[in-house]
Amino acid sequence: MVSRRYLGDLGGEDPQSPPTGVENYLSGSPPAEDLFRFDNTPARRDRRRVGPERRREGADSDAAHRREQGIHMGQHIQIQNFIDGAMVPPCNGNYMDNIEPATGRVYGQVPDSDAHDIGAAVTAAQRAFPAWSATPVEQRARLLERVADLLESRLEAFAKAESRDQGKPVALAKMVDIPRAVSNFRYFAGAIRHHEESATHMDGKALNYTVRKPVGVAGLISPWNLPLYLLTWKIAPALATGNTCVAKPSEMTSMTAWLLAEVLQEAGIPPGVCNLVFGTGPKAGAALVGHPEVPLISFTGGTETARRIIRDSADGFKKLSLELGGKNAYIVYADADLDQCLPTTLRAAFTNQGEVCLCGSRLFVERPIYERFLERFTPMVEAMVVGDPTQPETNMGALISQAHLKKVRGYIALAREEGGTVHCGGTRPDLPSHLDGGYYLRPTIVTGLTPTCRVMQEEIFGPVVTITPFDSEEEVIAFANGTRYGLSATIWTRDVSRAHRTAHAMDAGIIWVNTWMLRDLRTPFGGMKASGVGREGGAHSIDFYTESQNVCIQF
Ligand SMILES: NC(=O)C1=CN([C@@H]2O[C@H](COP(=O)(O)OP(=O)(O)OC[C@H]3O[C@@H](n4cnc5c(N)ncnc54)[C@H](O)[C@@H]3O)[C@@H](O)[C@H]2O)C=CC1
Ligand SMILES: O=C(O)/C=C/C=C(\O)C(=O)O
Repeated sequence: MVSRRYLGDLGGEDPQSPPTGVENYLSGSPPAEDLFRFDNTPARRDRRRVGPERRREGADSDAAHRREQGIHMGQHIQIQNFIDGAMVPPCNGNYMDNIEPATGRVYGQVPDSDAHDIGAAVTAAQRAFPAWSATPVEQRARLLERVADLLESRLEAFAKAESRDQGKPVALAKMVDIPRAVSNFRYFAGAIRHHEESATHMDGKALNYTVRKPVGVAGLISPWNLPLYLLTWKIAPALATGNTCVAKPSEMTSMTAWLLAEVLQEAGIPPGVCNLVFGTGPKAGAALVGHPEVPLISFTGGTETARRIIRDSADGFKKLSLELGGKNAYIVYADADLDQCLPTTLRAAFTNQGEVCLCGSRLFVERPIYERFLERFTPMVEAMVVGDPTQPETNMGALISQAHLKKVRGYIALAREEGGTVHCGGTRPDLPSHLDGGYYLRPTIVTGLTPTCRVMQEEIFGPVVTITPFDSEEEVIAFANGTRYGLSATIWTRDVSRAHRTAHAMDAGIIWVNTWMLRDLRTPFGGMKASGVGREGGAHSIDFYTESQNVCIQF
């Protein structure tokens, strides 16, 4: 979804104008409260596709639609790898169960691929590289736009599949995950068309010009929290810049990646350009990281996994982009506009069951308004509807897995041991019997902890926030920066000078002031300290997915 406000500023309403990359569906427009009302308002996007194209697509994609229907009708789905333009079983013939978080039931199988499948995919990507990297930019951009169009035309099916696979509300997937995947392809199609490099003149003696070359076969490893959203955040720039790729989605959420394979085929992306290998991190993921013909790895996931990837890729001198965890400070000064702040805080804390690396997990509220903030925030949190992800009124669905639920509950128990109070939540909601096996937890607020305790230092990645009072700007800056993480921070104040001062003092890659998760795909995205290495987004992605080469010509 592209903000009309920004479209107006940057190029008007012309449906042919390039995408701006400004994303605001998590940011208060539609109004913040709407995200938790989830009224399934259809996406208000311009559609750039023409009639005959749509009809041909309809005829071509019957099989895909039957498959998508199967997912929603409860059929058992066996996912296959997508290598060299074809769906193929894993070489070893092994599959893992695919579990639906909402019910805890097995609803399909995912390949348990290994180094042989990765090897086959890398070979296919290498073979496809010369032709794809030589494909004119305009043609690559059009193909990516076609992927975006096809994806958008299947918004409903993809949203349902994402929800079933991940546990998030269908409404959220429909409003956020799938539209963002569409934007990822549209944005990088536009970005590569408009990218230019400058030349420098050396005082009449020489001219330097720089060219950017694709790196080769890109290895792309994505997590389970925003499956298609983050996978396509890597695939789109990798392909736009002329690389071919082998992607390894999280073994816990492979479904929409597999559906994307069909879209890539239909869009006409040539065989071998984008390969998808499904399997676990230690087996398929590690084989991709260690493959000598994969010079670049883009990874989003846990900080400990990233440490492993750094070690495993060291011998190959690979280009690495690592987008990792966060323990994000969310600062509310006493002069904050609470009417604006509170609904946004609800989203910042609990969107996607709190399973977003950018979620504000440590709330710091200035002491004069601390009690008032809690009084107003607590009933909003308690009113959240937790349960069946398919229901439109659901605000929070199921956590990703039994193991993750156990981990999150472990932190709630630890909070009590560390002297905290579970102010609200912390329990399973009462739900109908068909959801008995699902991984649910009520949104939880913990108070009374000291900022150095484990619960306030370690990433929980679930619907648990701490709220802590503070007495001065200096104190809250020290609290905010006092973790090993440095991904994002949010600041609420009406004092512009204080907003700038606090933002400048934050050791974090992304700062929001009086908003949260307002995303502009042109901006650098990534973390400091243990939250990551490198930046992606806009020119930063183009930089990462290419090697720059300078040519100096003496006159
Ligand atoms: N974006 C983020 O910040 C995310 C953070 N996390 C954090 O990490 C914790 C652990 O979650 P996990 O699912 O275990 O995340 P993870 O980091 O293990 O998984 C992310 C991706 O890395 C792959 N992977 C795992 N080990 C690998 C290896 N040795 N080599 C190559 N690829 C590998 C996985 O298969 C998956 O595709 C979470 O509880 C959460 O705290 C998890 C997912 C996303
Ligand atoms: O690029 C974005 O808008 C969001 C990225 C979120 C993550 O990387 C995450 O939650 O892991």
